[in-house]
Amino acid sequence: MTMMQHNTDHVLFYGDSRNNMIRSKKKDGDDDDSIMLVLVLLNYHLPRFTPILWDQASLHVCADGGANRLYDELPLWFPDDDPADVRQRYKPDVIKGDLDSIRPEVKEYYSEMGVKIIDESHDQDTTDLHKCVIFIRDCVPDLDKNHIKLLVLGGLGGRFDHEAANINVLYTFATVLRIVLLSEESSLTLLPSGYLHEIHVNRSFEGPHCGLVPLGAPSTSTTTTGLHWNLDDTPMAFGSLISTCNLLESDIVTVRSDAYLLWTTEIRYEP
Ligand SMILES: Nc1ncnc2c1ncn2[C@@H]1O[C@H](COP(=O)(O)OP(=O)(O)OP(=O)(O)O)[C@@H](O)[C@H]1O
Ligand SMILES: Cc1ncc(C[n+]2csc(CCO)c2C)c(N)n1
Repeated sequence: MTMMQHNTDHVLFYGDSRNNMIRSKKKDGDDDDSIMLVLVLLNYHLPRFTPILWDQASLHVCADGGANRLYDELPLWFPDDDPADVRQRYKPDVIKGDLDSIRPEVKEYYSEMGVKIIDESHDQDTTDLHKCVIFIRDCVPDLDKNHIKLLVLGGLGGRFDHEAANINVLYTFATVLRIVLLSEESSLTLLPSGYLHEIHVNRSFEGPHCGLVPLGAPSTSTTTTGLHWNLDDTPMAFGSLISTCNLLESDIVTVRSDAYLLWTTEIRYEP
C-alpha cells in the first residue's frame, strides 16, 4: 500500500503570538491563507469560542435548527450590544435542512436579511448536517477541496443518535473533505486508512488527553508517534484494545493504520 502524506492538520490552535486567536494550523510550507475555514452550526450547544472561529471562517452554514442557536445564543454572549447588531455581525450565508426545527420567526428574520435558505424537506433519509456538507462539497471546486477545513460546531454531546449520525458524516466524506466535529470539550475527526497522517496539535489549547479508536472495522496494525502510549504495529478492536485516555507528548503526532481511526483531542478553552 502506498503511504501518502495526508493533510490532517485540521486541528485548532490558539495562543498564536501574533493575535492570540484560535487559528487553523498550517502544514509546514503551506500558505496559511490558503486554508479556508467553513463553519457548520448545529442545533446543539454552541462552543463559547464560536465567535472567534466565525471571524476566521469564509463560509457560515446553519443546519436547520442551528439557526435558532445562532439567533438565541450569540446575543447572550455580547450583553452590552444590541441583539440586532450582534445578529447582523453573525449573519449566516446559508441555512439548509429539512427546516422542521428552525422557528418561523427566525426563518423570516434571516430571510429578510437576505440569507439563502434551502428547503430539503423532501429528503428524510439524510440528516441536516449531511445536507449541509453536500452543499459545501458542491460549491467548492475540486482543486480547492484539499484547502478546506469544515468545522462542525455543536457536533458532539447531546443526543447519541445525532452524534452517531455526525460520525457517519465523517465516514461518508472522509476522503473528500476534512471535517472536524467540535464541542467545548472535544474535537473529533476521522483518519482514513492508507495515509501517513501528520497531525499538528497545539497543546496550549488541545490535550493533554486524546484517543484513537477504530471505526467500521478493527485495525490489525496501527503505528503512532508523539503519544505517551504509542502503538507499534499494534492491533486495535472493540473487545480488546482501543486507545483512549492517551496523552499528547509532542506538537506533532503521526498515525499510520490499516483501518479508519477516529482521532479525538480534549479541548481546553479558557475565555
Ligand atoms: N439534541 C441534539 N444533540 C446533538 N445534536 C443535535 C441535537 N439536536 C440537533 N442536533 C444536530 O443539529 C442538526 C440540526 O438539528 P435539527 O433540530 O434541525 O434536526 P432534526 O433533524 O429536526 O432533528 P430531530 O431528529 O430532533 O427531528 C441535526 O442534524 C443534528 O446534527
Ligand atoms: C432506516 C431509517 N431510519 C431513520 C430514518 C429517519 N431519518 C433519518 S435522517 C432523517 C432526517 C432528519 O432531519 C430522518 C427523519 C430513515 N429515513 N431511515
